Amino acid sequence: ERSTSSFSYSSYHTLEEIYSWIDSFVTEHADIVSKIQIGHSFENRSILVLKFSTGGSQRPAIWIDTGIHSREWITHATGIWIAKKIVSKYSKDHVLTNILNAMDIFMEIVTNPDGFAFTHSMNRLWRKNKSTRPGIFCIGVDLNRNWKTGFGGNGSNENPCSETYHGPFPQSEPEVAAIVKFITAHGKIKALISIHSYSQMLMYPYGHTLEPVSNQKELYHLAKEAVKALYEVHGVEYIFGSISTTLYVASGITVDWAYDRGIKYAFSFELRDTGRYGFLLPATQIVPTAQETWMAIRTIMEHALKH
Ligand SMILES: O=C(O)[C@H](Cc1ccccc1)CC(O)(O)C[N+](=O)[O-]
Ligand SMILES: [Zn+2]
Repeated sequence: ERSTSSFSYSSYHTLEEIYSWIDSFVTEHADIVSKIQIGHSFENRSILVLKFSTGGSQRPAIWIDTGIHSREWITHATGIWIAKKIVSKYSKDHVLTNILNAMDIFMEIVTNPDGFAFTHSMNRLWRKNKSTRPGIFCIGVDLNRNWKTGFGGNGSNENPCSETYHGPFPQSEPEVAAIVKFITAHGKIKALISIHSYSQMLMYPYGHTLEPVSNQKELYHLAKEAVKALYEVHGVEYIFGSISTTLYVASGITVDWAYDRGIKYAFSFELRDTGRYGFLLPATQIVPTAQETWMAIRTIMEHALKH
């Protein structure tokens, strides 16, 4: 449909509804948003990225991805709400206006389209992608274990039937390879934010080792500031720190690869809640979750703009 006015930002949606919304959204806000296809999934679905830009060419940029784990529906819904927030607040919110006058924002809302379709059709709690290989009798690779940095290390699994199966080799999965290709070709991504649920955490590299990153103090203080901005919206408390020390050791993850590519502001969110509903977070919490998450993301983007 041409207009997004009939789209409910406080409901969960199917893959088709989200892709249709993307087309309407880009049509409606063509002055600031465009759609880029960065590749195809294993089952041949388009992999789409929204580009928010107010001009210039090859500006430094921010990367945000949601839905890399398909069951984490609150993350796609939060991405959609934030996309709408960006177009409605540009030239009104001075921090956002400063960000968009100097940088572009890239947002990949359905990072695992095959898995997402499967959570609607067959298995609501599916996590991985849907790739298959000859002689392997379990489906899917964990797209948050398929990246090059630390690939195959502790906190990932070589068993194809495992929920944290890392795949046969780094970037073996088209959904990961497409992002690697895009970010590498762009070359000026200053911050990367990869959004998961649930646990209410804001984390930064490394996941594959307990070693601190070189700018650990800066990331700690930025995470603290972002979590404070989040808390001030609805009083929700997040914990923060490096992935390996705050949650667990995990190898071959998005943010470790981004950090080692020179993206010094690489973060992963674990959105609401802390386990009462888990992945089945009620739709009534979509807007409150998105509102508070936006304030944390805005804090991180502002820091990237200034440093
Ligand atoms: O194990 C994962 O990939 C995330 C935790 C995480 C998130 C970012 C980087 C490294 C690990 C947990 C989750 O969001 O997938 C929830 N879960 O375990 O299903
Ligand atoms: Zn996840």
